This record gives sequence, structure tokens and C-alpha cells, in this order.
Amino acid sequence: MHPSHTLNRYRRLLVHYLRPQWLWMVLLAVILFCTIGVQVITPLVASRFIDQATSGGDLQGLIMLAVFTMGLALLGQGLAVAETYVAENVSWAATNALRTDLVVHLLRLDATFHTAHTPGELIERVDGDVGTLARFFSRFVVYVLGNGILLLGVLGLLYYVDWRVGLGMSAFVIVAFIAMLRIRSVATPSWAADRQASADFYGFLSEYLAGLQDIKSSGAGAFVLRRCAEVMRSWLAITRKAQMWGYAMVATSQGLFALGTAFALALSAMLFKDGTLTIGTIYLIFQCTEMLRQPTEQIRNEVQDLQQADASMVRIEKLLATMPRVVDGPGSALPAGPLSVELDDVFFGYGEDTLILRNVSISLAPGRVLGVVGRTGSGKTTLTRLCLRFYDPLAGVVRLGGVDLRKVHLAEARARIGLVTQDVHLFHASVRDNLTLFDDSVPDERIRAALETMGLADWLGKLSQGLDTQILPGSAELSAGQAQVLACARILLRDPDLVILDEASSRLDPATDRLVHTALNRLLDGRTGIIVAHRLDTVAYADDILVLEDGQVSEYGSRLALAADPTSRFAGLLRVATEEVTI
Ligand SMILES: Nc1ncnc2c1ncn2[C@@H]1O[C@H](COP(=O)(O)OP(=O)(O)OP(=O)(O)O)[C@@H](O)[C@H]1O
Repeated sequence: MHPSHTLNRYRRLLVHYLRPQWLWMVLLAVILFCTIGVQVITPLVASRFIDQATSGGDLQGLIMLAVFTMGLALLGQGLAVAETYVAENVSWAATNALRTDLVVHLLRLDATFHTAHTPGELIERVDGDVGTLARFFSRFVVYVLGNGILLLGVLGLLYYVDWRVGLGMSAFVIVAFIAMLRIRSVATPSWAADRQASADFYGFLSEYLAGLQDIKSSGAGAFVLRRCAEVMRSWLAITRKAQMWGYAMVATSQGLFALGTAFALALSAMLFKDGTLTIGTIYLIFQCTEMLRQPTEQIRNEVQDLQQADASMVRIEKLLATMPRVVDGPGSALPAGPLSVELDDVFFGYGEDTLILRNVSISLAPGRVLGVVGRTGSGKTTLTRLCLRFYDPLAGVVRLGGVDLRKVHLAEARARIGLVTQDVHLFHASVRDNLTLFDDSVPDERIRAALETMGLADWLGKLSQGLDTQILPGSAELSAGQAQVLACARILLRDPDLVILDEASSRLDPATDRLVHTALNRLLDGRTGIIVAHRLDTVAYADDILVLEDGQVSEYGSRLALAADPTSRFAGLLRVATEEVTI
């Protein structure tokens, strides 16, 4: 990675996220310069103390110097506390802003992106990578500048003591710095690999936690554990390498500075023999040599961390630069009331090579209900996704209310559609929040009314804390059918003009079955509907039927007409389904 690219990237992020924090940054700089002042003054005072003590100075003066030294030590601690407080404030405010931007961006990205990236990977971006950047936001500039000045200050002091010592130590600092940077550049790829390995691990973990039930029920636990062990084993090897490099850097700098101290002491001893230096000055040189180490290491650390953070910055910028494939429309208005749905010669595939839908044309009048049937994998769910514009067709047009969906604002179109998926997602939150999706402005009466309409009044009555009862996703109290009814209530509250229901294919017990039917009946009342139907009872709601076969329209027409025609595929499906039910 070219350093100037890194710095440019860093500057861009810094300017953007630190601008609102500039007052805090000024405060941080002031604190840092005071800290440096204290660091430089302390050895000077100590050296004077030693010289006065060894030359028999008066007790009063010595006490004053001792008290002054203690005061400086206390001030140094106070400044360190203040610095931590301000720096944490700055870095959290800036990184939280960046996190928010990333989350907003992730929500804007379309289904294609989310299919290609696991939630764990995205968590690592939003949390791991941003976390790596946290200290950069607060400390990088101030630290590099501050430590640079401290370094110059200490070297200046050494020149002031004796130019030979100053010159020798300047040469030493340059050599040490170059040596440390060399090692760093060799070590950087290991650190990048370490971050990637951690992202892979989180990706793995989130995927398997999400599929916990399937894993348990299919007895795949042993396989998951083995896979987990494999991922961790490879992570260990990578981390060990990265840590070893990190340690090599610490060891090198310690070794180098031990050499530096030895060099400084040897030089001082020679000059002491000459009578050029006092013992207090030698102490000062010793302290200064020690003091050179901290800023040199810190500048090295900052530069090294910047390299590490560069990988994070690259990934964050790349993520922010990823544009959704589905581009928001210019804002054509949709007509009021129930929406018609038209698919005009639609072709669609998720990837480049396989077409999932071919030649699909349907025209659903406002207020009518379309039942979509067909074998598993025939493209039924895919068709509903196109109506919500999760994807754009490769060819052909999808129209809502007669308007090309690509011309409408995504938010407006989606606000008019209510979707119940096969796999309803309930949040670990109260019943109220699950229904309103965290919109506090919806009054409780409306929520209760919606639940009542959906036939869930009894269910609500049994809940210990009513609307405040917490729902635990995947808990035994809520079956797939009940979850769908809750999702229907959620949608009823939004009062959409088109309802799309991808029916759960699981069989329901008779009571839940009745519940789902009441819910459906009321939800579809006065709205256009598309139901991906798996069961015979549900098909009965449809005015029109679309039979999909391998992504193509096999039959399309009024339900009654198709059912009455004994040669139709739909009539055939009905016969099979009736036999299944009656057996
Ligand atoms: N996000 C996706 N990315 C890639 N391929 C997908 C995606 N979703 C579905 N597919 C593929 O598209 C085809 C049609 O899937 P779709 O879910 O639309 O069928 P379906 O008729 O609804 O099936 P089911 O009745 O089982 O729900 C399948 O071969 C499936 O593997």
C-alpha cells in the first residue's frame, strides 16, 4: 500500500468525521503540549537537584526542587486522565458517526449485495474495522505532531548539554527509526491477514448460529464443531505470526534503545573524565536518552497502526463506495387506492448465466387477488421480489398502478406494499415494537384493533404483560403460523394497497389454520393481493391463478375458469391436492 494513498484516505475520513469535533481536538492538543512540557521539565529539575545535592546546596532550595518535582508528577497524572477523557470522547463521537453512516448505507444496499455478504462479515466491517480506526480519529495527528516536537525538544536539550552528545543521539534516532519502519513493512501483510481471518471467523459463526435449529435437528453438530476447529486453527496460525512480528518490533526497539543508552553513557563517561560534564548533567543525558525512546516508539506505533488501519479504511471506503444495483426512481406518483400489478415480458436471473423467470407476463387488476402456484424452485418467491423491486428484471417491465416501478421512489413503492415472507422475522422486542417496527407514534388502540381484526385478541389477552410482553424469536410459544398472523397484523397497521404473501409451506394445526385464514381474509379485503399458495385453502382466496413452471407461465387465468377446465394444469394440481388432503 503506498503511504501517500494511506495518508490521503486517512485525511479524507479525518476531515469528514472530525470537523464537528474541532473544539475537542484543540483541547486535546493543548493537553498534549502541556504533557510534553512536563516531560521535558522534569529531568531538568531532577538534574539540578542532583547537582545542588552533590555540591552541598542549601536544604531550603533542595526541598523546593523536590516539591516542584512532585507537583510536576501530579500534574502529569492529571493531564493523562484529561487526555484519556477527551480522546475517548472524540474517537467515540467520530466512530459512532461512521458506524451510523455504514449502517444506513448497508440498509440502502440491495438484496444482491446482502446475498453475497454474510451478516458476520458486515458486523466485522461496522464494528471491527471501525474499532480499528477509533484511536486514529482522536490521536494520530496530535500524537505524531506532539511526539515529533517532544523528540526535537529532547534532542535540542542534548545539543544544549553537549553538541557531540546531541549529534550522536540524533544519528542514533534516525537509524533506530529506519530499522523499525523496515520491520514494520515486512510485518504488515500478517496483520492484514489476521483481520481477514477474524472476519472469516465471525462470518462462519453468525451463519451457523442463524441455522442452529437445522444443525441440531440434522445432527450436524459434529460437522460444525470440526469446521469451527478448522477455522480457529487457521486463525491461530495467522494470529501467531502477526503477534510474533509485533513482538519482534518491540524487541528490536528495546534492543536498539538499550544500545543507545549504552552509547550515551559511554560518551558521557568520557566527557565526565575530561571534566566537561557534571554528574547531574550525566543523569540528564541518561534521562533524555530514555525520553527519546517513548516518542520514537509512539511515532513508529502510530505509523504502524496506520498501516494496519489502512486495510480497514480500504474496506470501509470500498463498502461506502458500493452502489446499490437497484437505483432509486425519479419519483413518478402511484395512483391512490388498490394497485394493479403488471409484469410485461419479464426475464430475470440472480446470476449472469441462469434465468429464473422467462417471458413472464401477467396483468392483475386493482383489488383482485392472484394465487401463484407451481413446483418448488419454479420462481414464485422470485416473482414477488420483483414486485417489491428487491431486484430489477433483466428484460421487461414491472408496473404498479400502471407506472414502471423503476420510475417510482423505492420508499414510496414499498410503503404501499405489505409483504409477509415465508420466514417471518420477529425481533427480540415487545409485541408492540414487533408490530409497529419501533414506531412510537402508533397508538395502542390501533395496535389492539389490528390484533383483534386478525383474530389475535384472545392471544393478546393471555399475554402476561399485554403489548409490553417480550417476544423471543424462535420461541416455542409462537408457531410459524402464528408468526405469519402477527406479520399480517404488522402489515394491517401500515394499511398497504398491495399485499404480497409468501405462504409458509409448513403444515398448520387446525386452530392456527383458522387463525391464518381469518387474518388473510381481513388483510386482503379491499386490497390487491399476490399469494404464493402452498395449500388448497389459500388458493381459494385467489380470483386469478398463475401456474409457474420452471420460471415460465404455464397457465394464467381466472381461478374458476381454470378449475372448471379438466384439462388445465391447475385442475390437475387441485385433484392431486384434494387426494392428499383426503387420504
Ligand atoms: N437470492 C438468490 N440468489 C440466487 N439464486 C436464488 C436466490 N433465491 C432463489 N434462487 C434460486 O431461484 C430459483 C427459484 O427460487 P424461488 O425461491 O423463486 O422458487 P419458489 O418457486 O418460490 O420455491 P419455493 O416454493 O420452494 O419457495 C431456485 O432455483 C433458487 O435456487
